[in-house]
Amino acid sequence: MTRVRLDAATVTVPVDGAAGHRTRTVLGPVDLLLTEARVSVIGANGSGKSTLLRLLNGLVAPSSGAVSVDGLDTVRHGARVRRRVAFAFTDPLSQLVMPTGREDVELSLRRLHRSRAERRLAAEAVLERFGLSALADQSVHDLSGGERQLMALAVVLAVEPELLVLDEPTTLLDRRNTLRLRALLEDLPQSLVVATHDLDLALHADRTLVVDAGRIVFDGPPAEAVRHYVTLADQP
Ligand SMILES: Nc1ncnc2c1ncn2[C@@H]1O[C@H](COP(=O)(O)OP(=O)(O)OP(=O)(O)O)[C@@H](O)[C@H]1O
Repeated sequence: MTRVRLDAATVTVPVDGAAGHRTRTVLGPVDLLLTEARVSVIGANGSGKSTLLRLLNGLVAPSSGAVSVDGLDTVRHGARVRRRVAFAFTDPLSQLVMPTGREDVELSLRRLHRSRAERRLAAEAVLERFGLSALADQSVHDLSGGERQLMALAVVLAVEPELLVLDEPTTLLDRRNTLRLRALLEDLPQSLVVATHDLDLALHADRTLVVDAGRIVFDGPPAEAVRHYVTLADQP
């Protein structure tokens, strides 16, 4: 399993319009060691979940402290970390860069398969696994939101990363596709970190982190974490 480590990792951002160089801490400091196969992250809007996730593959660099994946520092070894850690954005159009899903999946398979024929076969297998073959040659802009979200996940999963970081993967999915995605994630051999507002999905984990105002306020069994979050969220 992948070993993710955060040492006093803090993320600060500039405060807009402020005179001088004022900053706001949006996450941390966070100390964390993740070795479980399935980790879910829950918390209110703006609590810092995406920021935490983005630290894991170096999309965001810690302003202080350090983050490493299997001993590789996400800043110093960014490219190597990103080959291990795939990131799926909430907005699928941040992921889909080619005109069609098939081209996107083939593009992401370029490093794994040198030959075009192999790439085509591998892409078709991935698309079939997601039930997306029939939509693969349609413009990604003509897909429904949910279809696009599934397509973006297919693109990310195609390369079989060691750690998969998913930022709210079910926001656009209907119940059927949510259940399908959940089953698919359960069967994956890779380690998974998922931020979600879908508390059922959050329960399908070995460990759950609750983030509140940039801090991890609970870290433990999913059912307890969900209870903790619900209590927090219900407070006036
Ligand atoms: N680059 C940035 N510049 C300014 N503010 C930022 C930046 N990145 C994050 N923030 C702020 O940090 C806070 C945490 O954002 P983050 O996206 O991590 O929240 P979240 O828990 O994922 O929220 P949501 O559930 O709404 O997606 C927010 O207040 C956000 O506006």
